[in-house]
Formats: sequence, C-alpha cells, structure tokens
Amino acid sequence: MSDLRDQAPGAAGDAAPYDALLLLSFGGPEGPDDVVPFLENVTRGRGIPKERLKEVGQHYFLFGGVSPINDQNRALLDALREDFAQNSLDLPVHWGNRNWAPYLTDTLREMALAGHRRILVLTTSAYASYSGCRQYRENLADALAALEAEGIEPPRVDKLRHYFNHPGFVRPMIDGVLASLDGLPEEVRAGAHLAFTTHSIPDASADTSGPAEEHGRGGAYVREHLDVARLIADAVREETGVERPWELVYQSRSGAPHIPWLEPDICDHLETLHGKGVPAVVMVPIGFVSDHMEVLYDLDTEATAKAAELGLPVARSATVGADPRFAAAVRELVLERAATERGQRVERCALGALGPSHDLCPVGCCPARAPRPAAAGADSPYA
Ligand SMILES: CC1=C(CCC(=O)O)c2cc3nc(cc4[nH]c(cc5[nH]c(cc1n2)c(C)c5CCC(=O)O)c(CCC(=O)O)c4C)C(CCC(=O)O)=C3C
Ligand SMILES: [Fe+2]
Repeated sequence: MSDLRDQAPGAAGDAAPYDALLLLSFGGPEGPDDVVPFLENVTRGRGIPKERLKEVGQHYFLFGGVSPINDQNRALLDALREDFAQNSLDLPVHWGNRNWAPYLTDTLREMALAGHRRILVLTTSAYASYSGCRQYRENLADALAALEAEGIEPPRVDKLRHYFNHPGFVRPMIDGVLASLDGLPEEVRAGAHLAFTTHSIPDASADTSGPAEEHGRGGAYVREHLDVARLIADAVREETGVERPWELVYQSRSGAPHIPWLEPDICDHLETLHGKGVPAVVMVPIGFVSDHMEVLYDLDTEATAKAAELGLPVARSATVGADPRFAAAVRELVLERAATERGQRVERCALGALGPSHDLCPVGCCPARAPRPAAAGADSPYA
C-alpha cells in the first residue's frame, strides 16, 4: 500500500528535521609550512614509521606543499549549493576537516552558535572502514565533547549512509573509464585490463569492516569495492562490446612492513600484467572520491612512472569530484534520510548486489583497536 505522505506536495525539497548539511573531510596542507604539522595531526598515536612520514612529506613537497583535497572540497561545496538551490532544497552546507583547517570542532561550534540543532553529515569516503567511517564518527564525538566542555549545547548529528553503490557515484566513474579507453592507442585498446584501485588498509581492519555479522575475510571494505568494480566492468563491457579482465588492487600502503595490509599493490600488479603480455591498463581509483594526493602521487606519478619503465601504456580514469550527478546523489540521499527520520517510507536507490547500506552504524561496526566514543551510530553517547 502506498503511503500518501510520500506524495505530499512540497515534500520533494523537504530536509526537515535536518537544518544543515556538514561536509566532513580529511583536510590537507595548503603550503610548504603546513606539511609537517599536517602529518603530525594525521599520525598522532597511529604508529607510522618515521621513514614513511618523510617519504609522504616529499609527495606533498613535490606539489608545492599543497594537497589538492581542499580545493576539491571547495568545488564540491559549490556543486552541492548550486544543486540544492536549483532544486529548491533550502539547506545550508558547511565544511569541516579531521586534520586541517577548517577544523571540524570550529565548524561545529559555528554551526551550533548559528542555531543548527540537527545536522546531517556527508563524509568524503564512500565505503565502510575504520578510517573512512568510524574514525570520522570518533572525530564527531570529540568535537561534540569539546562544545559541551565550552558550555555549548551540542547539536544532534547523523551520518548519511555509504554511497559507494549509488548511481550518482558509479555512473561518472563508468564514463571516466570509457574516456580513458578512448584515449589509449587504438591497437592496445581492446586488450586493455581494468585495474580498480583503492587505499590499502591493514588486513585486520578490512576483516572487521562493516557490521559485525558481515565481518570475515576482507569484510565490508573489500566486498563493497568488489561490487563497485564489477558494476563498472559490466557497464564498460556492455557499452564497448569488449570483455576486459579486471582486478581489485591496492595502493598507498603505510604502517610497519611486518603488519599485513591488503595486496597486491598497484605497481606490483602492473609488473605482473606486463609480464603476462597485457598490452595496456586503465587504473580506476574507485576508492577515492576526488583526486587526492594518493591519486596525484601514487597513481599519476609513481605507478605511471613504473608503467613507463615497463613500456606499458596506462591511463588513469577520473574520480567523481564535484560532478553534478554526484551532487544530485547527495541531495537524493539527504531527502531519503530526512523522510526516513520523519517516519515515511522511501525508495533507497542502490546498484549492484549488496543493496543500500545502513543509515545507522550498528554496535561493533568497523571497531577501533582501542575503543573510543563515536557519534552518529547505535553506540553513540549522544542522542
Ligand atoms: C581507507 C583510507 C582512506 C580513504 C577513505 C577516506 O578518504 O577517508 C584514506 C584517505 C586519505 N588519507 C590521506 C592521507 C594520509 N593517510 C595516512 C595514513 C593512513 N590512511 C589510511 C587509510 C585511508 N586513508 C590508513 C589505514 C593509514 C595509516 C594510519 C592510520 O591508521 O591512520 C597518512 C599518513 C602517512 C601515510 O602513512 O601514508 C596520510 C598523509 C588523505 C589526504 C590526501 C590528500 O592530501 O589529498 C586522504 C583523503
Ligand atoms: Fe590515508
């Protein structure tokens, strides 16, 4: 039976009970003097070897000490505001980061003082994992605790569901792969492999990613990436009429060498494919929402140099960035969640085999090594 309230006039642009959207991201340095303090923020208490930090610092210095992530978030903010305005969704959009200015606590304080009481959070991470989900929820809990300590009533925060399988996230990447294939020399195009790539994480955090009942080898993190990779590979096959082999591989490993992280690494993978006589490869960075430093350095610089050394033609396909289809997807997710919170039944759009992700992370979802308070989940100490 259809719920009449679903069709109520005016409901299309109604974000109630939410009164603001918060874009929550990683943050990055904006000049050479920022690089070391930024890396200190990122790695505080996380046991990254000094050598690795020096190396990663060099990646930033190679680009003038400027991470691309902040300008990409500014572009996403513009795209969201434009999409909301064009679709009569009256919802202010704010921005705060985990590791660099504008810091999350400062943004939340401004939002609370401006009177926002129910805030919906969009993170720049599409998949389940400790780094991409729970750690942001811990950051939210820390920020809310800081406001409380200042005598400010903390607003209520909810987090949008994972959007890895939303068509507004997947479709732009399909088009990116098609464009990359077009850019390859014609004689190698049909034989090109697709190498889907994402951030490596420790095996132990992959295995415990997602809700507890989904834990197991690779966990939700690997399963979600495999689902997106298969969706893109299927669409590309349908649209080009060519069956291309594909694999999910990893990049940007850090941590101590004796701790197992997800493999194979993209560079080793390129070497393996070259050894097998594969004529070309499209690297598809499905793990990244925009062209982060991991994309500019680890793929466009390091892996591309490796391929040149091998004499293997490669292309790197586009990330979603501020694509208007992604902005529209965020609007749909906001309206979906708002309607759900109002007790209405809504369609939850999702492609692939896994279905729409949960709204509320259950207890035991993507656990931390050392438990800490996390907001916007079933185990949140806040309402
Ligand atoms: C899964 C995942 C994402 C994707 C989801 C998401 O987007 O959140 C992501 C994103 C990002 N990671 C970033 C940068 C860094 N990540 C590091 C370290 C680590 N990342 C990890 C995982 C992830 N990271 C892990 C398990 C570590 C080990 C230490 C720890 O357990 O915390 C380090 C320390 C040095 C190093 O070891 O590499 C840096 C500098 C930037 C900014 C890039 C820019 O400036 O454009 C972004 C978007
Ligand atoms: Fe990272």
